[in-house]
Amino acid sequence: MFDKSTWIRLPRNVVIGHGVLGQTLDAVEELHLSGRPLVVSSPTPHAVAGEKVVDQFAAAGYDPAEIVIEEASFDAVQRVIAHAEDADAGFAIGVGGGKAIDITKMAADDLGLGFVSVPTAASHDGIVSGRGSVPEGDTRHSVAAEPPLAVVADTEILAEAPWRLTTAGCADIISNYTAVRDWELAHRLKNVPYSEYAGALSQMTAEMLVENADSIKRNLEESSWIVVKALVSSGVAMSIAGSSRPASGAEHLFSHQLDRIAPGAALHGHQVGVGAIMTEYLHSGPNGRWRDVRDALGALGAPTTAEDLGIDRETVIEALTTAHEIRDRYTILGDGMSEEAAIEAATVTGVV
Ligand SMILES: NC(=O)C1=CN([C@@H]2O[C@H](COP(=O)(O)OP(=O)(O)OC[C@H]3O[C@@H](n4cnc5c(N)ncnc54)[C@H](OP(=O)(O)O)[C@@H]3O)[C@@H](O)[C@H]2O)C=CC1
Ligand SMILES: O=C(CO)COP(=O)(O)O
Ligand SMILES: [Zn+2]
Repeated sequence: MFDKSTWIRLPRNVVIGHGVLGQTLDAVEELHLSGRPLVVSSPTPHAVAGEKVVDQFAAAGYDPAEIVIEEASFDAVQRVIAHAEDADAGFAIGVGGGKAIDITKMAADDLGLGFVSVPTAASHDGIVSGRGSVPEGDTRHSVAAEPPLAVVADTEILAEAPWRLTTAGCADIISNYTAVRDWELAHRLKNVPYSEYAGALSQMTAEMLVENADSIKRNLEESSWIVVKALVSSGVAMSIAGSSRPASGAEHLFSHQLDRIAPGAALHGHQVGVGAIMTEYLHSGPNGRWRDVRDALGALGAPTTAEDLGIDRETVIEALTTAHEIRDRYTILGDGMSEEAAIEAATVTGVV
């Protein structure tokens, strides 16, 4: 008997373009959500876009509630849940970078509320995904969460955000190359379920971004357009897979470990990019494609070395040798790298 089944949850409205923040109300009203909106953001996104979203809903007679969170943590999720309950919110709108969007989607999931994603930076591919990523103690959880019913990505806002946030988004996408390699490896070695569609979409997204690298330039709004479309596509790949596997392999384990041992050193996307140079080296050897990964990152202005990330050699080696411990996800790191091998990989690739 054929007994396979899958349930792919995708957004219904994806609105991308210049000035579309002003259409947030329309994008939401199309969804037939009811009740009071809760607008969740972090400090800068609140000033850049959150207040405008609140004003838009207030002008339409909605009486929006709002909350500003400072960090990505389970405590922040609980604060948003409590605030939503007190305010008797009917749906949640996450306005910000990865932090605000992840927290909102997890709180909305817990409360069974509809969730709308309004990115203020093209810095990460959680814009569309049905995953939330939160550190806790020595580990990091990638949990299934409410995917957005609608995404409103205003390229004018994204283009005005600091350029480093856009290069972080590019690097998060480029890391899909190694993430898919790790996923295929885990499938072959550990029988981890693999989706051809999700793998192909994730890889193609990275290829298209690299092919369009010449059009990705500072002060050019078209750059935000190209990058945010790739981020949406990568998020869709995660939704098809039902896990972050198409976009998160050993390079992400390296970055998550850096978040623990060198908190706040660099942006998520920049860390996974540098991680991808080294894990590509581990996959394909000294004459493999790690130079292509490095050159693609370099051409886009993303970090390619530990110095660019603002971390020292010892931190890189510690993160590499302990990254496999962060979660139960089989990758090219296997059951851990020796210190000698980590030094070799980081040195040959010029990361240290
Ligand atoms: N769920 C998923 O599938 C994924 C989740 N992630 C998660 O997302 C997070 C990384 O996302 P990232 O966006 O880098 O992190 P943040 O949300 O922390 O944003 C990075 C910085 O950019 C600032 N910022 C955001 N928008 C603007 C703007 N328009 N102008 C000026 N500054 C702005 C933020 O300000 P402020 O400090 O005021 O907030 C913050 O300082 C990580 O926690 C990562 O794990 C990443 C990829 C996928
Ligand atoms: O960052 C992500 C994909 O780019 C999410 O992956 P994680 O599941 O590793 O948090
Ligand atoms: Zn990522």
